[in-house]
Amino acid sequence: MTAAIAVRQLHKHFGQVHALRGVDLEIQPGEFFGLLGPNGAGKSTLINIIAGLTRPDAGSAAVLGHDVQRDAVAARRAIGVVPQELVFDPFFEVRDFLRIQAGYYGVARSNRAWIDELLRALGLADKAGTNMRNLSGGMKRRVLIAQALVHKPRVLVLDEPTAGVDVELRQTLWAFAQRLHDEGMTIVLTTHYLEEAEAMCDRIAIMSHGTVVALDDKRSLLGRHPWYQVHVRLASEPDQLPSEVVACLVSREHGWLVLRLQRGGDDLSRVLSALHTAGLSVLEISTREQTLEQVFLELTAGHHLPAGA
Ligand SMILES: Nc1ncnc2c1ncn2[C@@H]1O[C@H](COP(=O)(O)OP(=O)(O)OP(=O)(O)O)[C@@H](O)[C@H]1O
Repeated sequence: MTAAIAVRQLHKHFGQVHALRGVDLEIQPGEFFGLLGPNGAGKSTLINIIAGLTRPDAGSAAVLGHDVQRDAVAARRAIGVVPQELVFDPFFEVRDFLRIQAGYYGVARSNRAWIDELLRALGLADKAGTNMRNLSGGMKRRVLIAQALVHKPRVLVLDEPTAGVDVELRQTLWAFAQRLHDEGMTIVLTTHYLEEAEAMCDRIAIMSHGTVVALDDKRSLLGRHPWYQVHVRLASEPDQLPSEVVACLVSREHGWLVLRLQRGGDDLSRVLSALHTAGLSVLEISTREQTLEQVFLELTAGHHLPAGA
């Protein structure tokens, strides 16, 4: 099967900055794929190369078998990219803007019904005759999503599509992305909102300092972590905790002890019997599976998430 996206040994420098250091990645048709990484990891550079907007220094990238440099027109037809930045031409009305975009791909006439469907699905129907410069930021973002889809690409890349957008647009976007995915479209999502990647993506790559540091399906990535958390509530606030408990204590939160225990070991029974021996009775106990955020932070240690993400 031809990969939706195949990237081999990509390198890219910007002056002294080695932004991509030999990236290899293969995304299969129909996947909902998450590309994560802290600021500056190289995600946008990788996407720009795949979209044919930036030339790599070395290596290759192909979309559905079309090399982005040697077979650029076919590669561009196969992919739609929703960029991070709100870049648009302010002089057109929304529907005309989308028709002109479709014209660049030579599909202006045949795609009129599809453009109307995009306007409806993205909540833009009543803005079709509005001039682009008079739209709110959220509405402009919707138009950029429609723009990426005017030529019905088989691969859609969403580069931080929900950064700074309101809840309504997020929901519209996720419902629409899910529908496109159900219809067979390959979707690549970059996001700083790890809960979004956890909810939407089947497979996830984590980038750090220009390389892919983890690439796995979501379940394996979450299960890979050897630790899990247990929250324990005691009947009374103790003066002193047994040393077995102190050894795995992460924090104390509103009367709960937060403990970090090793998966598959006997940590939990040792903690419980130490509490029992010390005469401390346990009122409640709950376990927390670890989140993608914890895996992410561990894999990109020293390279942090932006504030607020
Ligand atoms: N046009 C450019 N000129 C110079 N340096 C650049 C350029 N584009 C990217 N870089 C540098 O390359 C590195 C990777 O940047 P890139 O934008 O690909 O990261 P990112 O993972 O997309 O980050 P973010 O999450 O902030 O979007 C960074 O050090 C960045 O400063």
